[in-house]
Formats: sequence, structure tokens, C-alpha cells
Amino acid sequence: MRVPLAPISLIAPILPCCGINPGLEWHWKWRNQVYQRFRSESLSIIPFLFGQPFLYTSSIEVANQILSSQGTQNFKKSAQFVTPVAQYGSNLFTSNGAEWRRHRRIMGPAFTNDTYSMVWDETASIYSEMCSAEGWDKLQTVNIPVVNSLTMKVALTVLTRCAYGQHLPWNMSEGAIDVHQLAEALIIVSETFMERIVLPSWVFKLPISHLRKIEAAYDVLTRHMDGLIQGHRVDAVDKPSRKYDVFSLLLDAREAEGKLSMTNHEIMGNTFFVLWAGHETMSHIWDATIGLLALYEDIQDEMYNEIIQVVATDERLSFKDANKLDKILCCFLEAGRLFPAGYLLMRQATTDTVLTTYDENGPNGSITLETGANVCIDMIGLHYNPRHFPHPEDYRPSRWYGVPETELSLFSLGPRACIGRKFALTQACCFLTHLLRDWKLEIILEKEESRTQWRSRVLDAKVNMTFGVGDVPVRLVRRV
Ligand code: HEM
Repeated sequence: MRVPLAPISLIAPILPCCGINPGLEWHWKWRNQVYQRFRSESLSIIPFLFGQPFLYTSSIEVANQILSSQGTQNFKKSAQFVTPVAQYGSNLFTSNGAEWRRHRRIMGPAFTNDTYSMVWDETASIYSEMCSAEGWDKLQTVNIPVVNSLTMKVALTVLTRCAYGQHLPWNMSEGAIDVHQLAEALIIVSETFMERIVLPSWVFKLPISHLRKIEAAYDVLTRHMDGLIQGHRVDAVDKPSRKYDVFSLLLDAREAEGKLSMTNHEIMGNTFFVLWAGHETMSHIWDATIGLLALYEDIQDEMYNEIIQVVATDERLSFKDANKLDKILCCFLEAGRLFPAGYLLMRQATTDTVLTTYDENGPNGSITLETGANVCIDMIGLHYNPRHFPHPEDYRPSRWYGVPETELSLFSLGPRACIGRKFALTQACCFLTHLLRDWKLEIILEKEESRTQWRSRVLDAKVNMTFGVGDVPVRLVRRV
């Protein structure tokens, strides 16, 4: 494809997606035609005015060659393309080679079964806090105009409790930190990464409301992260036993020396990245899952039956039940396939490399990349590739029955796959199980709207730094 502006550049994404400017939206808008049009599962987009060429692939075999252990030696994350998420400091996501191994070694021990058990318990407790604080306990039917603001709050509260050891209450009037304000700040920061990088810092002090809003969001976030560090110092004296959440390990690394040490800048970088990536991805996929289950009642009924076979309606659900609730998890994975939150995996060749391409009959050719060439795994293209996922537009959780955790493409593959995968799956399973056991989910239709029209209207995606559905309106009807 030859275009004036590279899709991954400063200007193209803010202009509308059209034939001469794919922007970032082409991944979503052209998902069912672009690779077919070029008769290839990998295509290059070459800009002739501005930006850099990229090779995009929707093939899982090509993705595997880039993401495997061998691939990670031939491909790195280019500093230029990870700058937006390195503003607070370099971190696990932005680093390469020995630096990446050091970050992973420091943070890895926080992702254990004990943590996942805590994630389950905290998610269950946040669910019940939410039901009573929102007044649902006394209601038979609840209309939720925008489920997204609730899922965002659930994800952020679980994350702060389990990764940062900070007990944020659901009801913000009880706590010193306003969860809602923090969530808003994270959204603004995430949507304005580019402005922050391109414009000089004094510009944000000008009396222009949009710029002041960005400055205020950065300020809230910086104060929150400073507060975490200060609070942790006090807590470390009061509760020396609490040691193994991500944040405690990061702060321990500040005191350590050699291979297990981290600078203040890196601690801020990791604190920010986990806070941002760990809640936004979750909440986007919950929104899609809730919308899809409300839409497809037969699938929802199947899930409800699975739940009540595992645990009676009035019994407490425990972490031990998680591995008996496979189908629920598959509903989340399938929603994540249709709306993969981390939708661009960008890499740069560190050496001349040949990638083998495939079709339904096996290897069918090769692509030669020179050192410095940019590649991007198009996670939307890959998850809508009919060779990998027949009838890709259909919502079919059963595709994921029995697929091993290491093959869940949603979280990327190989050594750099998501470190928070099990953390995410545990809270997804716990939250959805509680919700579906207590409530039947229904869509809220507009006047004379069909279910198909509802899907096109509501389950359309927004493309930004992450990717997810827009506002999802649903109704909860009490089951028992
Ligand atoms: C459903 C939710 C999630 C999805 C879909 C998701 C997806 C991903 C993907 C695709 C990557 C690889 C990116 C790349 O290589 O370019 C990644 C990396 C990462 N994720 Fe997640 N993630 C989720 C939840 C979480 C959570 C809950 C946490 C933290 C508690 C987390 C922390 C990270 C970190 C730190 C990395 C960088 C890992 C590395 O480079 O070694 N993620 N995630």
C-alpha cells in the first residue's frame, strides 16, 4: 500500500481514515478486506511524504517467528515507537535485552499463585462492595447506561489493591484517593500521549482548556504515584510482612545493588505502565464481554448453567472454583479476540532476517527484511484472519475450549507475552462469574432497533493507544 502519511505517525491518526489516509483505524475498518485485497496475510505500507515504512502481518506463523525466543534476538522494540509509554521512565514493556531481563527478574516474583488467590478474593469483595454502594442489593432490575465506567473502576481497584498494596474502597467518599478521578486521569493521559511528546512543556500552562486538562491529568497521576511511594514507606514500617506485590518488589529494587536494582525513574516508569496497561485492557474487554453476553442470550444461559453446576446460588465462590469455570473464561477470551486491547505489536529487525509466509497448505514464500526494518503484528488482522478463526465476525467462545494458556494470542506469544496474563484471567473469571450468577444481562435497545443494529451501533470499536468498544448500555435483571 502506498500512502502519503505513515499510519503510525503523529498526523495520520488524527485525520479521518480513508483511501489515501489509513490512519490507525484501518486495522478495524478494513479488517475483513485489506489482506484479501492484497492477496497476502502480510503487507507493507510505504509512505511517500511522512513517516516510516512498516510491514504488517495478520499471520500467526509470521507473528510466532517474530515473538519466539529466537525472534526476540532478531527483533527489538524500537525506542522511537515506545516513547509514549516511557514518559514516566523506561519499564518492562519498553526495554530490550539485558535491561528487559532485569526488569522481568525483579517484577516476575509478584506473579504467583498467592497473588492470583488475592486477586480472586479482592475481585469478589469489590463486586459485593459495588452492589451495595450502587444500591443494587435492593433492586430487581438495574439499568446501566454506560457499563464502561463501572468496569474501569473495578479493574483499577483490583489493580491498586493487588499490585500496589493500596486498599482503595469502592465508595470514594471513604478514602483519601478518588478512584474515579484517577481513572479519568488515566484515560486523558492515554488519549493524549502524542500531544505530550510533541509539544513543549510550557504549552500545557497556557490558558487553553484542552491543554490545561492534560496538564491536570498528568498532575493527578504524578501525585498518585508519589503518594504510593510515600505511603509504602509508612506501610513498610507498620506492616513488614506485606512484601510481594509488584510495587513492593519495585521499591525493594531501589535499595538493591547490581543486577536486581532499579533507578527511581524506572520505578516510576513501571508503576505507570502497570497501572495503565493493567486496568485499561481489562476494562475494555469486560465491556465487550458484557455486551456480547447480553446480546447472545443462548451463550449467556450456557454460562449460567456452568456456574450453577460448579457452585450453588448462595454459596461463596472461591479461587479453587476458578479452574472449573473454563467456559466463562472463554467468553472473555473470545470477546478479547473480537476486540484485542493491545492491538499493535511493533518490532524492529536487529539483523537481516527472512520470514517464512504461510497459507492453508503450509509455507508459501518468504519476506526478506533488512536490519532496521519495522514490523507490526496487526492483532486485529490476526484475530480476524479466517484461516486462524473461521467466521471471524461470529462470537463463539467455544473456539477457546481446551486451548493452553501459552497459546492465547490475545496476550501475545513467546517470552515477551503479557506478564499479567494470569492476573487478568483470574479477575475476569471471578467478576463475570459473580455477575452472571446473580443477574441476567439484557441489551437496552433504542426504539425500533433490531439486535443486529444494536451490535453494529454499540459494539463498534474506538481506536486509540489501546482498542475497545464504545459505551455499552445494559440492563441487569436479578436471577434469584
Ligand atoms: C485482558 C487484559 C490484558 C491484555 C489483553 C494484555 C495484553 C498484553 C500484550 C498483547 C502484551 C505484549 C505487548 C508487546 O509485546 O508489544 C502485554 C504486555 C504486558 N502486560 Fe498485559 N495485558 C492485559 C493485562 C495486564 C495486566 C492485568 C497487567 C499487570 C498486572 C499487565 C502488564 C503487562 C506488562 C508489564 C507487559 C510487558 C511485558 C514484557 O514486555 O515483558 N497486562 N500485555
